[in-house]
Amino acid sequence: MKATPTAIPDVLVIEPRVFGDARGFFFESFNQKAFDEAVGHHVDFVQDNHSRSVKGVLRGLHYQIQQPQGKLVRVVRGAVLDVAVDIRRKSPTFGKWVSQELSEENHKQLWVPAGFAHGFLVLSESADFLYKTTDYYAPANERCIAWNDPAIAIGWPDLQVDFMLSVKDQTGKLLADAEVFE
Ligand SMILES: Cc1cn([C@H]2C[C@H](O)[C@@H](COP(=O)(O)OP(=O)(O)O[C@H]3O[C@H](C)C(=O)[C@H](O)[C@H]3O)O2)c(=O)[nH]c1=O
Repeated sequence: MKATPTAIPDVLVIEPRVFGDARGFFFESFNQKAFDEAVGHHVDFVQDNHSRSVKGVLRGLHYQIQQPQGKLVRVVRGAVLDVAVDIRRKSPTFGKWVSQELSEENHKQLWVPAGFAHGFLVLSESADFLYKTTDYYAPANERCIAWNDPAIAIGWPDLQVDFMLSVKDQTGKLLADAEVFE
């Protein structure tokens, strides 16, 4: 497994070692020891999630202000552009974003620690998105930042289709008005 820091160093791109043969492939999608070594400390995950979305679906930008969740995300069918936004007020990269294409082809994963807003846009006709979280779902603590906040200016690609967002995601707050991590 290879871990590569992104432009926001706490956000890591994780690339598993893939063993291919005439039957297909095998790779360890998660190894606690290797992951802890990559992150530099032990990380416990308590929940696995799986969502399926059609092309043009944008889910995000989400975080839990209490019980913040670290997320280890990957795509097993299709492709998404995954985005993490640093919303730790004291961070030198506060308000900055990083993105990574995750796909069934590249097997890449993104480690998004607590302290970030997270979202993704589906690039393929459909995408199955799987992720582990370090704390449990707590809807009362869920917050949403506007995917199109000009102050963040995420470079979402033009898919030539309208983006499809939940009502919640259509009404995300601007970062300037949002609760962030102190
Ligand atoms: C997140 C979550 C949702 N749900 C239920 C609540 C709703 O009835 C239904 C759909 O929830 P929602 O529309 O919030 O799902 P997403 O838009 O995929 O939310 C996720 O989107 C972005 C990508 C994130 O980073 C978060 O993990 C999460 O907020 O699943 C649960 O029962 N448990 C959960 O952990």
